[in-house]
Amino acid sequence: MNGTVSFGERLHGAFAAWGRLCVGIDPHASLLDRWGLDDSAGGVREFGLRVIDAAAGRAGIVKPQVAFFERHGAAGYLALERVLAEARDAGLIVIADVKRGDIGTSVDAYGEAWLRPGSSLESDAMTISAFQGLGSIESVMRRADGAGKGLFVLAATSNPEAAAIQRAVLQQSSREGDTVAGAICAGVAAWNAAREDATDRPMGSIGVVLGATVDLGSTGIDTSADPAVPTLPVLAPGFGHQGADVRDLDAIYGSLAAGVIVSESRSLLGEGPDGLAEAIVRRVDEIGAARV
Ligand SMILES: O=C(O)c1cc(=O)[nH]c(=O)n1[C@@H]1O[C@H](COP(=O)(O)O)[C@@H](O)[C@H]1O
Repeated sequence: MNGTVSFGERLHGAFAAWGRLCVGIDPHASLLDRWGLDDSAGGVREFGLRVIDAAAGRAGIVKPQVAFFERHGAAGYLALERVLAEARDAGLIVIADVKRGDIGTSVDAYGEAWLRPGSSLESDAMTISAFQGLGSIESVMRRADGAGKGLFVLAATSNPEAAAIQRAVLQQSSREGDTVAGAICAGVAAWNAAREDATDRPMGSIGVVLGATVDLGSTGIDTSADPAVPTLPVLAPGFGHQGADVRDLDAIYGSLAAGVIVSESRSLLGEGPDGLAEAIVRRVDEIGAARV
């Protein structure tokens, strides 16, 4: 690691300091309207900056949903660059929700865009798709480890349409018989475990996305198995607006609970600019109280 603090260590520190809430930055058109902002590049920038103001010092992690900025083309990207930089300057861990995936050489260029120190889009971690094979994202996993960055690999996503593909069973693989979701989780945990000093690390730097709305057992993910070493980070959308309740966190994630990041967007953002800070504090407390 050349002395670089790993993403997993930083995430672990953020959990200890701020709890495990991740505040989504999702400037939906309806929310912009409600916040009194234009649906324009200027509007999404202002929205993002206000969320950062409310989150800084109250939560440790934010997740800008890049799609809502991308709607405004190049100007939207400029707005996003400012939001990413301000969030990182405020000491927040920034997960760019980009969900990129492709053949290895192309996906590595995505990694360069979002994870290279000094890039105008530099973030602390990004969401990524391995549905072209875990091998297709290997160079980005290596890039993330080398730069103190993180990844969240889609495994069992919160949307109901995903179930058929993500529960499909692998053939012609060393993980033959595993589901797609199960193989991704196992592959990512194995990657973290194979890093140098892995057993001394509190948390891995490569994580998975497991929606809180999903019955994980039916996806082939064993939530009663011994916890991975190091702890597997789990980005967990689906709480709040999509229906899952943070009080059920341990019941949903079982032995994976230690790595869970509770990610909520509309349920918090819907409180409006004046109520957001208070809503964040309340949710951080609720999550803390829910954990055993
Ligand atoms: O990667 C994600 O964050 C993600 C994965 C997933 O399985 N489901 C999911 O909803 N998300 C994202 O999480 C956010 C959920 O927003 P709310 O439903 O408003 O809390 C959106 O930005 C989604 O794009």
